[in-house]
This record gives sequence, structure tokens and C-alpha cells, in this order.
Amino acid sequence: MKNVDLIINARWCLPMTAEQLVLENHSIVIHEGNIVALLPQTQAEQLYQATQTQNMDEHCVMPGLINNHGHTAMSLFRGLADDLPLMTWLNNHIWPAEQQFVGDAFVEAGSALAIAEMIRGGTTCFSDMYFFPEATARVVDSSGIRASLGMVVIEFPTNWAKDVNEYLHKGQALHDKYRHHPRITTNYAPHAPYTVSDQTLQAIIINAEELDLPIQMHIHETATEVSDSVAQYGKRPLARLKDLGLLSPRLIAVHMTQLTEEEMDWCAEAGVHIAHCPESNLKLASGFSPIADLIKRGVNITIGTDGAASNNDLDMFAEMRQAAILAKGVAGDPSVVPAYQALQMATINAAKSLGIDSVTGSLEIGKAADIIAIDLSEIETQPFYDLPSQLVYATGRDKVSDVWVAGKQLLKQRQLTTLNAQHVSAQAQQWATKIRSVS
Ligand SMILES: CSC[C@H]1O[C@@H](n2cnc3c(O)ncnc32)[C@H](O)[C@@H]1O
Ligand SMILES: [Zn+2]
Repeated sequence: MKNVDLIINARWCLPMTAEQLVLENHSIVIHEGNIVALLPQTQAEQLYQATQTQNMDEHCVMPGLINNHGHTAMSLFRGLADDLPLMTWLNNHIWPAEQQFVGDAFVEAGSALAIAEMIRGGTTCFSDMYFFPEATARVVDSSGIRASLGMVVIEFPTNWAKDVNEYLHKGQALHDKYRHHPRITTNYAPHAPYTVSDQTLQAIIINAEELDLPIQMHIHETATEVSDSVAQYGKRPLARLKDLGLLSPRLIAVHMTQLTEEEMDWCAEAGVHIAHCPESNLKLASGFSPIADLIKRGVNITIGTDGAASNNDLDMFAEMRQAAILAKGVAGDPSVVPAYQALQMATINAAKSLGIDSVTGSLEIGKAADIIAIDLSEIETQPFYDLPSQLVYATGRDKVSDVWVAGKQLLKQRQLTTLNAQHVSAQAQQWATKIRSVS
């Protein structure tokens, strides 16, 4: 008998390693944060002795979800400015509010709120793009979640940095500080084609190559972005970025709602990843990303919620369902984006885009134990025929009962274990009082 830290016995297990592989009555054996075995429960009982055993008798366990694009601290702006198109929302509401309120304390409180919501919704890893990422990093560190934090660049002065040099310098400092952290990685995060110059993008491409990092950027979010670029540069944004050499497997292009056939071919040829944010795109009426056409070409599609100021939640279960359903409507074909594919987008595809698929994104021996348990015993998930279908089309985030990241339990029977829910809520309410009083 081998001694191990934890065994999770699950009625159903969806490891996300091979299409439609559903394991029944299996055990996930975890030691020092990693998965050391995944085998039938009867065998596990003979081979391993665990310090702790968790029986998930009516649950499905699967890899934690990866929210591949968001602005965590913006959770404090949830509901501040709704029902507006993107540029009105940004220019008249969000950017002025950010100028007034965003700082280290705001980002720490907003990140705690967002991370608490994500853990309760089964998200074990997120990719972020926001100011004061060191404040987010502190909450990532203390909460136990996993994250890829953006080294942001936006070419106007903000409370975070006054010019490009300062943005790049502060980004580099973040990278240096966390380069050996077991759960924090970094990415370059130039905001958008309309806020970052050619020269800066060229510098970012070189830096990303040197540090071997992904680059995330809002691209082709709206038709206005595309027509403005044609007026300013004589090119659509993607053509401009292609000429600069940005299209590569490093790039995670966020949104991509406006795409020609030729542009989709470029993405496929260059190995560009896409962070599809269907709810944010729908709410801002930005358009729809043609993900079924992109998938046909072999483009790796991942899913993000975007910030809670535009979504207005960080619910990856809702986002998976929206991605699957919207794709069918846009393609006029119900067979596109079946449930399993939506689950892949929210797990292994995102891990690949972030360069962390050797660590997370599926339940496999040697990977970190980033695991969620979903209770399938309730009325809403009866009867039961097909596990992926049930998870995407019938289950909600409220059915996530338990969450582990690197083997540490962050949610236990729906209770947060590393964040104080009352304190997080109280802080958010205090910020709202302040924001309300001056808005
Ligand atoms: C450089 S930090 C991120 C920056 O992006 C803003 N933002 C939030 N959501 C969106 C979106 O959907 N499109 C473009 N920009 C967005 C956020 O407010 C920060 O200023
Ligand atoms: Zn965004």
C-alpha cells in the first residue's frame, strides 16, 4: 500500500483526455498536489492508503474550468453601466470610473470578489488583463487559484502607468517576481489595435518571444473597430497585425466577431488561438464570432467571460452553454459545437493557449490536481443519459460542490475555504457605496 495525500472517489469522471471517455466509479489519487493515479475504485482501495478520502457518490468530477479572458477587478463595476455599445460604455462610463477609482486597494478587493465568484462556479484558472496585476497576484497567491496575469499595455496614461515604457517595465517586474510561482504565469496583454501602436506591438512581439509568453489582445470586437482601422491605417486590424508579425501560436485573439473567410484562413495557418466571449459580445451587441467556421479550419477556440462589468457575471457554465447554442444559431446547424466540444474549449483548449497544458486542463497522471465536483443528484439534472450533454445544457454553476487546485480544497460543499466570503462581500459593498456617491 502506498501512502498518499488524497483520494477522490467519483461516481462519474470526465477526464477530458479522449472524446466521450466517461469513467464510472473511479478514484483520482493525489499526492503533493499532483494526480498520481486514475483507476477503478476497487483497485485504488488495494493499492493506496490516503490521509484523506472524499466520496463523491452522486457527482461528476472533471478538470477545473479555465476562464480564458477577463478583467477580474472590474467585478466592482458590475451593473454600473449596462445596455450600451462598447465605445460608449468605455469612453463615457468605464474609463472615467477607472480613472477615479482604480488603484491597488480597488484591484485587491475586486480580484477577491471575482476569484470568490469564479471558485464557486468551478473555475480553477483564469487569464486576466487589468491594471495593478500585483494586487491580483496577491489574491491569487492567497486564495489558491491558478492564473495567467496580463502585463497590460494601453497607450494612454492611467493610474497604473504613465507611458509605454512604464507599462512594459511594470509588466516585466510582475513577470520577474512570479516566474517561479507554482500557480501564477504571465502573458502580454496589449489592450486592442485602437489603443496600441505598431512600434509598441513590435516591442511586445520581441519580448514575448524572449520570455516565451502568450499575448492576449482584444481584436475585431466590433464593426466600428474594423471601419475605424480602415480609415486610419487603410487596413482592417487583423491585416495590420498580420503585417506586424503578431499572428502566431503565441496570440490569443479575444472576441473576433468580425471575420472574413480570408482572415479565418490566416488564423488557422498561423496557429492563432481565440478567446470567445459570447455573453459579453451579445450584451454589448458587438456581434458573434463564427466559431463553427473557425473550428472547421482547425483554429483552437477557448472561452472567456470578459469582465463582470460587461457580462455581468463570471459564470463559465453559462458561457459554455451560450457558446454551444449561439454557434448553432449562427451556423444554422444544430450539429456544430456539441457539448463535449464546449467542455474542451473551457478546459484543455484554454490550457494549450496559455502554454500550461502540461500542468492543467485535463485529469491525467502527472498533472496538477485542478478538479471540480458537480452534484448531479438534484431535480434539474434528472434523468441522466449523457454526461457532457448534462453538464453543458442542463447544469449550472450552483451545482459545483467542491473545488481543488493543485490538490488543495478551495471549495468544500459550496463553502469557500481560503477566502472569507463575508469579508469579500462587505468590501465590495463599501466600494459600491464610494462609487455610487461620486457617480
Ligand atoms: C488595459 S486593462 C484592460 C482595459 O480593457 C477595458 N475593457 C474591459 N472590457 C473590454 C472590452 O470588452 N473591450 C475593450 N476593452 C475592455 C477595461 O476597462 C480596461 O480599461
Ligand atoms: Zn476584455
